[in-house]
Amino acid sequence: MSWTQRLEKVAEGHYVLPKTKTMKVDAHLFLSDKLLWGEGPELPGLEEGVFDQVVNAASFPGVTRVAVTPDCHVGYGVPIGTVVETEGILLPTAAGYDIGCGMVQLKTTLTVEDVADKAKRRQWIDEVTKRIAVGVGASRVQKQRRIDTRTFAEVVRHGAKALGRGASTTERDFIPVEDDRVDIPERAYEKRDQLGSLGGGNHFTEMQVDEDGRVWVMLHTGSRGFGWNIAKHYFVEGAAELGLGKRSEDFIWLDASSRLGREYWNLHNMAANFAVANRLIIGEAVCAALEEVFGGTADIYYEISHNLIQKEAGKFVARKGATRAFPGGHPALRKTQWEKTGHPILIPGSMETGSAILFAEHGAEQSIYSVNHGAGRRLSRGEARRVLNQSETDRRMTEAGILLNTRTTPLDESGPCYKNLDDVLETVEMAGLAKVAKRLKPIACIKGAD
Ligand SMILES: Nc1nc2c(ncn2[C@@H]2O[C@H](COP(=O)(O)OP(=O)(O)OP(=O)(O)O)[C@@H](O)[C@H]2O)c(=O)[nH]1
Ligand SMILES: [Mn+2]
Ligand SMILES: [Mn+2]
Repeated sequence: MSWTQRLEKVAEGHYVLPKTKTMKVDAHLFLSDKLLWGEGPELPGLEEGVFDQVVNAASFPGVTRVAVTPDCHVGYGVPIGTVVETEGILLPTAAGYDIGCGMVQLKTTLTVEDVADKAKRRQWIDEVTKRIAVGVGASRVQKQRRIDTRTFAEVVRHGAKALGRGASTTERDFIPVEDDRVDIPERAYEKRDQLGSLGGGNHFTEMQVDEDGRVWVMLHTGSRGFGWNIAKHYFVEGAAELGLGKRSEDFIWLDASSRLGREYWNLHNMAANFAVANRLIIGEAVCAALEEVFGGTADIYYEISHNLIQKEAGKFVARKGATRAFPGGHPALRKTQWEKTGHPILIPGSMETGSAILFAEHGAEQSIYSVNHGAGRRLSRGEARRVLNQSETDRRMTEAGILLNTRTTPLDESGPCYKNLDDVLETVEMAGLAKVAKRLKPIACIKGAD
């Protein structure tokens, strides 16, 4: 029997894959019929490979719940868009390589009229790229902020608050590193200069406008080579401990109370602190550029990661390409400004089609308080370069008034590479997980693509 035949629809937007012999629990998949079965050539339906990986996610020791969000697609080990709750077990594969990757949303004082001049938007792009490094291997240009080794150690061990801000700007200025004496693997430490750099791929800094004409800036980046090398170290060490061979990332689990487990947990949290600090430093550069070019300022509206393991209600919750979604009244939000409304959920769509801000509903409990982290990739990078037309794509971007830092539009990051955000958000609303509060249109995007 194929996977799709085993699926049971329990509600609109909610399917269950019942547990098999190897699975510890049923898996809950939040998908509309359209996303699951597909609709025409534009939307091919869920790849078969996702199901094998969902089974893998549910088969690790210590798993107590598994949820899959509507932007899911094949990753390694577990699908991107998976949430795994465990008891006493850490799953490096469910945090992935870019530990702490995530979003910052900056709310500016500017309106769409203030940024209407294309030449000025172009100048803003130049001012940002002068201040931060962009691209895969790039390290920070030490113009914006010099970070000495002592500050670096403080930041990763004791949180982004060590950057010297007054009041807390994010709920995670500090991600607890329980044992800060644990050694940082050499290869990770060598990448410390990447703090304050955007990175490659689909990491970006994007100027956006909402329905009311307010200007926002959305950033997406993670822990760069620092986090990557920490993840890699534990994939190798964990594989050796479990006696696994090549391609073993997919199957690694660590007992949280073992030596390796404790080390990984602390270093994972250091990588998460790096990622938060990285976003805050880039945020500063964005603000300085806004001030210089437009005479406006911005504040951090919200910061949230989508590749992270966090302790929630005594369990470990690993989100791999999934965003935490606590609704109003959730105990974790007590005494914060989001206590009544729930915290904002930042969902990038694409540099062409737009993004969204959501707030969770009480139904999010069913998805382990999580929703998707984007629209989700639809075309692989290679396929995108093969099937999409460069001049046609460039023409669409120019017509839409979206400026880029690159000479031509990176085809593998253009709108058609991603699923339609509307389809994904419709599923989230249909399943009662969250509601869309704002839609954002891009007007300038600095992309890490090399
Ligand atoms: N607004 C905006 N959104 C983007 C851009 N590039 C990508 N996105 C969205 O950001 C989401 C999250 O990106 P990642 O965290 O890198 O996703 P990922 O699933 O790990 O990586 P891929 O497999 O390459 O999609 C994607 O699913 C897209 O919907 C961009 O330039 N602007
Ligand atoms: Mn990333
Ligand atoms: Mn990401």
